[in-house]
Amino acid sequence: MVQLIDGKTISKQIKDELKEQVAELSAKGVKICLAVIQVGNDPASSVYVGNKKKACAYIGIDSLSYELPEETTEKELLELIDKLNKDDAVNGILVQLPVPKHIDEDKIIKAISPLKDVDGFHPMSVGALSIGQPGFVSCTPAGVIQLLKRSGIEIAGKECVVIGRSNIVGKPMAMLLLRENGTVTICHSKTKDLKEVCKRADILVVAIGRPKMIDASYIKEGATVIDVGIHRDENNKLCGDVDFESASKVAGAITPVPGGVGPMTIAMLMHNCVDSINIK
Ligand SMILES: Nc1nc(=O)c2c([nH]1)NC[C@@H]1CN(c3ccc(C(=O)N[C@@H](CCC(=O)O)C(=O)O)cc3)C=[N+]21
Repeated sequence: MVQLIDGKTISKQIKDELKEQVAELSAKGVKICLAVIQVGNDPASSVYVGNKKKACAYIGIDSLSYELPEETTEKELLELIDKLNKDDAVNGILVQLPVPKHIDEDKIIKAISPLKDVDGFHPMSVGALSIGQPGFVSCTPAGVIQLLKRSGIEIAGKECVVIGRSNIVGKPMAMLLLRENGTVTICHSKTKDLKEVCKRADILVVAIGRPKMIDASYIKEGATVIDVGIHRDENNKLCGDVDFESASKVAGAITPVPGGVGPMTIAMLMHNCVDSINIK
């Protein structure tokens, strides 16, 4: 039988651990505050931002919420970030992505102080990760590592294949698996024989952004399959980049969507907020 990797339960565990840590800090007079900025009102973004604020409330982290109109200029957003960078009461700053097209996303990411970059998207955070120095780690890949560790799946020495090379998932994912001593291959749209490469994997992390693309034919018997994708299918049901029905027939362990990687992203954001008091 395939092992279901339960992100909902594991994320709850992590949030409960953090809640205890926050209570201890609070008893010492240390408060943690996350500023969440959303520009425009994309409904999916509103759901995610709402979930982040709920997680803060559960753990005991203060959250400041900035809901800015779609027409907000890049300059105005940069000014708000600058103000929050300088505000000693704010530990973490998150600008929900995507931002409207008239705002340069890279500029925004760079404007957030690396000391408050709880998303781990700043070039300084990404660089620190790749050379093994302390810094914030991108939440989704960090969540995948926690899923593996807390499900008893060993990484060291394993063939790890990551499909997707985005700056916020694929690349940091590969760096983290490498840090855990996995043997790492990154695949992308130009990869030849994708299927053959995937079939070598003991651990296959799928972050392509295409609904149900990876079926059993890409998976080695007994492999661990982690699905980072999130989409709505033709029946408006949530699904991932992996065809779960098919893949779960050959995989040894697999994450569902929903209830897999998604909740872990939020748990690791909370982890980064708590960690922010150590990053200087
Ligand atoms: N600055 C920034 N940081 C982010 O971390 C960030 C972002 N922008 N923009 C959008 C993506 C997406 N993302 C998710 C978070 C939680 C779930 C999640 O909780 N998913 C649930 C289902 C939620 C639902 O019902 O739709 C699950 O998979 O079980 C999914 C996706 C964070 N992102």
